[in-house]
Amino acid sequence: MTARPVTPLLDRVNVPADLRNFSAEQLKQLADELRAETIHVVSTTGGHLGASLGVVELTVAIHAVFDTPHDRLIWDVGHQAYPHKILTGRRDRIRTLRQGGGLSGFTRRSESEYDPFGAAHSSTSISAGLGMAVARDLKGDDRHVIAVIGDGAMSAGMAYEAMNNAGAQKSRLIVILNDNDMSIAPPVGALSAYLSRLISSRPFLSLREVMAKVARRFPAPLERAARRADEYARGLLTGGTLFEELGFYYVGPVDGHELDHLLPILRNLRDAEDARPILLHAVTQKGRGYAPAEASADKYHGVQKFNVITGEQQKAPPGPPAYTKVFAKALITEASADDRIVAITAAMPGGTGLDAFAKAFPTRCFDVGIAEQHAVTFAAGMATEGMKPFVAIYSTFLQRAYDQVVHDVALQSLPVRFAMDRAGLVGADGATHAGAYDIAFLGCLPGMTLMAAADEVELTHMVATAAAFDEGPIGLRFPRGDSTGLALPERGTPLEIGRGRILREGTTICLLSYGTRLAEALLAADDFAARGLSCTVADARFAKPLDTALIERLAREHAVLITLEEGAPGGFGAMVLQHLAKTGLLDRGLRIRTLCLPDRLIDHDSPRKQYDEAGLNAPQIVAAGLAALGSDAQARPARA
Ligand SMILES: Cc1ncc(C[n+]2csc(CCOP(=O)(O)OP(=O)(O)O)c2C)c(N)n1
Ligand SMILES: CC(=O)[C@@H](O)[C@H](O)COP(=O)(O)O
Ligand SMILES: [Mg+2]
Repeated sequence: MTARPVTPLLDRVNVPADLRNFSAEQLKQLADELRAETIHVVSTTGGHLGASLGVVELTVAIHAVFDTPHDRLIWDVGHQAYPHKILTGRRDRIRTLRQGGGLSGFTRRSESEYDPFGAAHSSTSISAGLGMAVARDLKGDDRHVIAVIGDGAMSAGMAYEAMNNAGAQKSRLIVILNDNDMSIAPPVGALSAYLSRLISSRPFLSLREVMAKVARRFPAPLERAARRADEYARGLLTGGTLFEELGFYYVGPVDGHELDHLLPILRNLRDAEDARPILLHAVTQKGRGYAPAEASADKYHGVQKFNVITGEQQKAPPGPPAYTKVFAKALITEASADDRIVAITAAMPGGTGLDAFAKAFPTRCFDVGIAEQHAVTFAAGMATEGMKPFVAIYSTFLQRAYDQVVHDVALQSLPVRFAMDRAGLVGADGATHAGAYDIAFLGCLPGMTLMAAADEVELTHMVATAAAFDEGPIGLRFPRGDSTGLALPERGTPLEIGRGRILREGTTICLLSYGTRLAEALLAADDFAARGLSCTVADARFAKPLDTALIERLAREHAVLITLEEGAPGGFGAMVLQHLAKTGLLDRGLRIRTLCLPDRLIDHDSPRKQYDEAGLNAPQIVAAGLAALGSDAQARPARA
């Protein structure tokens, strides 16, 4: 591990008030120290490095100029907030970032008064900021509200809904567009091209120009009307920026790493009395100041622990492929056999494995930007024309497109395939990224077919099943992380819809698993066997339609039935319970336990520990089984 950087100025800053009397030169040095500290921290914890390095100067400038936490500072996504955390009373815990019991990798209201709005899903900052600004106006407060949003996050519909409202609301709000020309992957779409054109057509404003522009913007009241007419005329003649057309006052582009510019500009914007939203367009570089991250912004978006000198990231020992890779390979195999298969990602080509699909089928892969709602309805449109769209999406991000799933897909019974990655608990990203709810929120939709892969072979079969299935929407879910090391078939075989399978036949306890808890169920079954308790292990494969014949048989033939799933209450277990209640099978003394995620948030930690906390690892499954059997279990200890 490299030595901690020397940080004499940073050592004097516990909270932002401590830096507000620093000179401009000192603030520059502070930024350098903050950058070095951020690099060192993330080299020991892993996390979102590139975005944080890109906002070091912005972070220093904002805290120097504004009176945080009285003034509200909102970071969109919050993955770039590590320097902000270091400056806002959390430096002593910063090396616990993203680890069990440690700081969150995102902004979080419960963590600090300097985080007025929690985030992790993108493009919420302008809406939240506008809400705070309007509340301020209603209450007659005097605070400033500043929202910092990236160019990637700016591609989402929510950002436009917010600007549309803000432009009409006439509430004082400062939006800083942190434009580093990167999302996780290179940004896509017309907006990204527009921002590039905007930057190249307007070289950075010099400080003099910025100050003149800002001064022009906020003239004495009597001059205002004339000035507005003048601006309006200029806009008509030269074409205003998109942001001006939406009612924002646009300032920029400015160099987002130049404190000599940022400080006076922010002071002027702070002191402006005009009640209209302002957009400051700051051009930054992702990974700024750390050569390996500058050279490879996508690979340094999120990193493992790394060697600061070489930039080399810690590699996991060679092992089985990640589920994501297995999914991508299976989809490519299916797509080779059927040219109606297309794939869609909302700005996550690497995370969903669609980067590999795009290489194989460049014209059949669509990265729509951070636009989950559009991704789903876009897929629905394709399905109406006989294409076979796979929306490859993290379970957590599908939440944003729920009405599109309901209204545009399910109600029209369109065969859109939802490949939900990161199902279940995801580790260091914590509760905001947990794929906890999809079983419940999709399970209640009429006509939906739902599968969960128990391992990578099953995943391959489920991709084939979804490719072959044309009767309506179908979803398959699989977790983050490495698969189990099974040999994969060349190509998956479509499964019979709504049919589960039995892996072990027993007589007393039945473990009915949906998804990758199956491995823990098998371990638990070994434990039961060692206690002389005969245990059946079944893989439901489908939550919808349920394999009712199998479930009814298991209910009849066992004293205890335990369902297992990596999802929130209201999911698979609830569906099984409901079916058994309906058929009267609960009236016969069956002891049923539905083990699922608890009805509370599980914080960031290793997935193993998270599942321990959730009570979903083998020892807890055994404990649940023994407790259900009660005296019938005769408290038999496991044989060593
Ligand atoms: C709704 C939603 N979709 C996808 C993501 C995954 N994601 C996190 S950061 C990011 C890129 C954001 O790009 P930008 O806003 O430009 O910030 P940068 O990382 O470049 O600083 C994406 C796609 C997310 N957090 N939220
Ligand atoms: C901030 C964000 O939403 C993504 O960067 C996310 O952290 C990626 O998660 P994975 O590491 O599981 O791809
Ligand atoms: Mg960006």
